[in-house]
Amino acid sequence: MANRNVPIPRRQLYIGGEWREPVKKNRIPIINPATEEIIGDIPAATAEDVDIAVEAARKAIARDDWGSTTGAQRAKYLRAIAAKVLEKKSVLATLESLDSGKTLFESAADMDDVAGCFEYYADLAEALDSRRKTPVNLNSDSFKTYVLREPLGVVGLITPWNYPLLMAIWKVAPALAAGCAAILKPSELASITCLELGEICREIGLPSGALSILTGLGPEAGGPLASHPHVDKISFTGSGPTGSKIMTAAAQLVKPVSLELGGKSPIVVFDDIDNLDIAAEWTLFGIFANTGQVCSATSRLIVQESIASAFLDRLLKWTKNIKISDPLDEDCKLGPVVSAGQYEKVLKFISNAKSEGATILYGGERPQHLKKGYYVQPTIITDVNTSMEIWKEEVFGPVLCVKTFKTEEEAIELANDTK
Ligand SMILES: NC(=O)c1ccc[n+]([C@@H]2O[C@H](COP(=O)([O-])OP(=O)(O)OC[C@H]3O[C@@H](n4cnc5c(N)ncnc54)[C@H](O)[C@@H]3O)[C@@H](O)[C@H]2O)c1
Ligand SMILES: NCCCC=O
Ligand code: NA
Repeated sequence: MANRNVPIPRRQLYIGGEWREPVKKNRIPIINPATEEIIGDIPAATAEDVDIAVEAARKAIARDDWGSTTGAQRAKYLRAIAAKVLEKKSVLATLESLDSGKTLFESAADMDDVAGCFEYYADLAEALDSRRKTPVNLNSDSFKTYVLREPLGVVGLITPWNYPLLMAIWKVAPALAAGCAAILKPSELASITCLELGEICREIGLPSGALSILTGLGPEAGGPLASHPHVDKISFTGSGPTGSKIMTAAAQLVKPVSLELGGKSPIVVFDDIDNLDIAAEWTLFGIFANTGQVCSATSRLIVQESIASAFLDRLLKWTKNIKISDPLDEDCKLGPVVSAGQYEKVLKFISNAKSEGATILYGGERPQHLKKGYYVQPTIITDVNTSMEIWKEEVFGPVLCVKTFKTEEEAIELANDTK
């Protein structure tokens, strides 16, 4: 049974190895999407704080205790962080669920993944040492030639709310393994566990400035990070429109960017399937896990015409049995979406689909038994055509749209019909 009373730590920005109040002293409320209640607040960084964090990061790479470390030395820090995450797993998972609405089961799995990711990059950091100076044979006695592998410098990491800590450490762990100094800007909708990562770094004695954590709003904290002249690279995960803004800001300085953006992925079910139940299970997992808030969610089901009716019957039977409840309930299978804004957005997609002539086969509304919280029923939409918004746009919620096909060629064409 989860402890619903886990206290929400009141943190400041984590800069240069210590907690630091934002220059403008502003804070942003933390909202629990299951109850709509304010459960705490996070510091709101602005350009002034970004400047301080960048300076701390530049100092870190110039200092021996970070800038001159070997991969093996950095691996020790990564492994210490992994161990702390596992030690605090239960509290971290609860905080993640309270903040984002993920089921406790999924949050706990995320924490295992977080620890595993730090271990994975610890291995790579150790392996880096022997590859650091790789000789290149030029068939010349006059020159000795090497490939030197060096950290890029200061990297800005801007991340989304759907896997708050996991998406952040997919960037933090490789950056630290490589010997960069990183500045993380998590999503303002779910930042608690990222701030707790700051506390873990403090506890294990990560050299100051190797990682700073700036919570805050996108344009106010993420914007100045993306356009900062002394940030050498930006790595971003989030929506396409924000990715485009970040790429534009970085382009002004010819700064490299990595962008991991949204999706509208297909799942294709052919009539030669052995076991319809297993296909149904994967289809539901693909769209309803994490309440559909997954970049790789299989939000378009493309099913062969001859089995469509039997397959939809199976999906319906199972969908009706999905337990929708507070994410901290032990057997909860579907929690709320992350925020009021996301809730409105998902319901609008559903009503637009209806207006465009699609059929809401199941769901489409707030579950009757839950009066509070940003809950949306698991929803299946049929009679969809390829010009409809619901076919083309990422909903990022528990909404599956369905089309049928006759031939394999047609299935492939439909599957690839996505930007
Ligand atoms: N490809 C992947 O691996 C992956 C993984 C998870 C989520 N996603 C995508 O993320 C999206 C959902 O996440 P989201 O709603 O948090 O995305 P978002 O684009 O709204 O926000 C992502 C981050 O960007 C920041 N941001 C917003 N405006 C900014 C600006 N002008 N300058 C700098 N930073 C800014 C936000 O504060 C947040 O930290 C979905 O589209 C989803 O598919 C992709
Ligand atoms: N399992 C993590 C998937 C990341 C995309 O949203
Ligand atoms: Na929240």
